[in-house]
Amino acid sequence: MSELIGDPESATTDSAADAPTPGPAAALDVDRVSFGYPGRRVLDRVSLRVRPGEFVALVGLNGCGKSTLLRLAAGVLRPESGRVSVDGADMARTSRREAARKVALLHQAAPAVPGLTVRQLVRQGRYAARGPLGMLRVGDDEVTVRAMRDVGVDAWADRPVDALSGGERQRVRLALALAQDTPVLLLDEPTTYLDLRHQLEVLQLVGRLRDERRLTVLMVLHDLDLAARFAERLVALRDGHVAAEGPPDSVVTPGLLREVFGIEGRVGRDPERGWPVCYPDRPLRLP
Ligand SMILES: Nc1ncnc2c1ncn2[C@@H]1O[C@H](COP(=O)(O)OP(=O)(O)OP(=O)(O)O)[C@@H](O)[C@H]1O
Repeated sequence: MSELIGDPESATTDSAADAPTPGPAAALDVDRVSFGYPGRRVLDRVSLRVRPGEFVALVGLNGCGKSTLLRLAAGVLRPESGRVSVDGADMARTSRREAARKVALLHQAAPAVPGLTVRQLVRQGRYAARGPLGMLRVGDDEVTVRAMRDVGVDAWADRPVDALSGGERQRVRLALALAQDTPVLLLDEPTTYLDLRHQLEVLQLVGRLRDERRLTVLMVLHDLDLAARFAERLVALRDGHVAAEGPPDSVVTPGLLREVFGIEGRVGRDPERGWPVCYPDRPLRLP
C-alpha cells in the first residue's frame, strides 16, 4: 500500500488554486547507501541514479534487498550511511509529508481495511499531498478518479477492497500510488497476482505515464523478460551490491543468469521485436 499521511476523515476545502498540478520530472539518487536490519547486513555502499523521466527495473534473487532499497528511496527507512536524494534534496532531512509529495511507493501486498471501498482507499493517496491539516482540496477528486481510470478500476469505485480478488486489489494499490501524483514512482512487484494481460497493461501504463508525465520510475520486477522489454535500464542486486547495470541488451546475458540468479540458461531474442528473452535451464548447485 502506498505510504499515507494525513487524516482521511478530515474536511474538504474549496480553493481552486489548490488543485494538484503535476510537478517537473525529478532525479532519484542513491549514493553509497549501506543498511542492515539487526544482525543482518542487507545493502553495502549501493549507488544508483534514476534520471528524470527514466524507467529502471531492479532485479535480483529473493532477499537480496530490493524492497529495502525501495523503502530507503522512499524515505521510509533511513540509510546507516550514504545518502538518498530526490532532485538534490536529502530524503533523511525531508519530513514524511514532504517525502510523500515527491515519492509514491507501491508496497508488496498489504491487508485491506475491512469495508473500505476502492474510491475511499485510492483517495487516501491525496492526503499525502495535502497541507498540515491533511484536508482534501478541489481537484483531489479529479486526481482520484483519473488514477482509478488510468488503472481501469473506476468501475469498482464503490466496491469494498476486501471483496476484490488478489489481482484486482493489486491494481487498486497501483491506483492509490498514482493518486499521490508524485514525480517519482517506486513500484515493488506491481505485476504480482496479475494475469498476463493485466501484467502487460500495467507495464504499458507505467511506460505511458513516464512518457506523458515524465514520471521517474524505479520498479522491482521478478520477470526478467518483462523487465528487459519495458525498462530502459536494469539494475541487478547481489550480496548487497549492484552486480550489473545498463540497458537490457547488455545486462540480460547468460552471465547475469549465472552470477545473479544462480541458474544455467540461454538468452535469445524475440524474432520480431528484438528484445532479450531468457531460456532458463536449471539452477546451479550453490557453493
Ligand atoms: N523488517 C525486517 N527485519 C529484519 N530483516 C528483514 C526485515 N525486512 C527484510 N529483512 C531481511 O532483509 C533481507 C532483504 O529483504 P528485502 O525484502 O529487501 O528483499 P527482496 O530482495 O525485496 O526480496 P523478495 O524478492 O523476496 O521480495 C532479507 O534477508 C530479509 O529477510
